[in-house]
Amino acid sequence: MKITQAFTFEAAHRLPHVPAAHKCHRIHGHSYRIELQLEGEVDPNTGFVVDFFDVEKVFGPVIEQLDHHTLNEIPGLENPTAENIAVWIWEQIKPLVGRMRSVKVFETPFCWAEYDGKR
Ligand SMILES: Nc1nc2c(c(=O)[nH]1)N=C([C@H](O)[C@H](O)COP(=O)(O)OP(=O)(O)OP(=O)(O)O)CN2
Ligand SMILES: [Zn+2]
Repeated sequence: MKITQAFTFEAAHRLPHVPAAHKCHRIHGHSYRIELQLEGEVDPNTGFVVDFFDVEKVFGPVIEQLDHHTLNEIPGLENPTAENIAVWIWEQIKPLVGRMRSVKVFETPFCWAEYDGKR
């Protein structure tokens, strides 16, 4: 069984490795959406794969590090592409990794990166 929990945050960033003429070289903001997908057996007693509240307990402090921050200033996110944010989040949520299947990072409703632990 797979379950997915979504989170949102607002943040600024710039992409330092694109050409200076690329618009994303300049600082700008996104309303990011994160989707965490977990997989496992349904506990016959609780009816849960993982309690969404427990996911929130692990992921809440991670979102706090990102929300209303300039992502480039966060160690490990000096080049904050959607791809790199997805890997960074994966590495932050080690307590859930046994059940984690993928992290999706949406920069817009139409553009996202998905990481499943494999490059
Ligand atoms: N593979 C990737 N390509 C790009 C990334 C990325 O993370 N991975 N990021 C960007 C920029 O962050 C850019 O801000 C993305 O915004 P964009 O898709 O252009 O969204 P807009 O809302 O600005 O789109 P408009 O069409 O201009 O409204 C670029 N590429
Ligand atoms: Zn951007």
